[in-house]
Amino acid sequence: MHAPVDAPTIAIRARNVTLSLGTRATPVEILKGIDLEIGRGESLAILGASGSGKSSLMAVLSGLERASGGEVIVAGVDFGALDEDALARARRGRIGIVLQSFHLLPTMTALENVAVPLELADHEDAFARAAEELVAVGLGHRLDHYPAQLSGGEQQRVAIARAVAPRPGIIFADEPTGNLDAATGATVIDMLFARQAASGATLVMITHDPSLAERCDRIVEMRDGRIVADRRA
Ligand SMILES: Nc1ncnc2c1ncn2[C@@H]1O[C@H](COP(=O)(O)OP(=O)(O)OP(=O)(O)O)[C@@H](O)[C@H]1O
Repeated sequence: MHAPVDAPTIAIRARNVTLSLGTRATPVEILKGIDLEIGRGESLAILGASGSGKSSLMAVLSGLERASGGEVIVAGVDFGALDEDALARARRGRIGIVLQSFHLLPTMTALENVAVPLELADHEDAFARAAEELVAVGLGHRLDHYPAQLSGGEQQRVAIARAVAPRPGIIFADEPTGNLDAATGATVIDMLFARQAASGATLVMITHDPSLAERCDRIVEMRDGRIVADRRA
């Protein structure tokens, strides 16, 4: 076990984080020294042009990708100090992720998509909790539908229920409305903010949409692998 090394008010701390991908002969510097502190319960939007490094930053902060340099501390745990197994354990239950393209399992119903990961994480009341989460995103009448029988907005609401169900302290969302029309996207985002507010989780959301970013507490803007602006919304 690693003792918490941060004040309990900080959810994520990144210090001089770099990410270098590509080959050894031709490395590509993707993140070029990111310093960022995100408070517990805060909602943060990451804005920036395509290729500026938003998804890469999210991958590093969520432990999907290892930083090449610097320090990433999430919920008091130093990700750089963990081996693969310990990192996977540290992420489980602490971090929920919502992606642009839903990523539901097609052979499972909405209920199973939310409940099965809970069961795998040994939650006793997995199906009851999954049903509650689906009701909370307005899908109580769609529990037994398969993803192909759901609209895009409904699928994303299932994905939100799945991300939130383990009660993670941090929710990452990468362009959560990117595949939805404006009206559907607005409903989905309302659900996401409502679930965040109900759980007190920290929300980190990548978006191209400035009006969506304004709904977060804080906006950081990336350009060419760096944070070039950081302000309250
Ligand atoms: N595995 C990789 N090897 C080399 N370069 C990569 C790799 N993955 C991403 N990149 C490059 O890193 C840069 C940042 O990519 P990233 O996906 O983080 O940007 P983004 O801001 O999220 O873009 P978008 O808004 O288009 O999703 C891009 O120039 C991309 O081409």
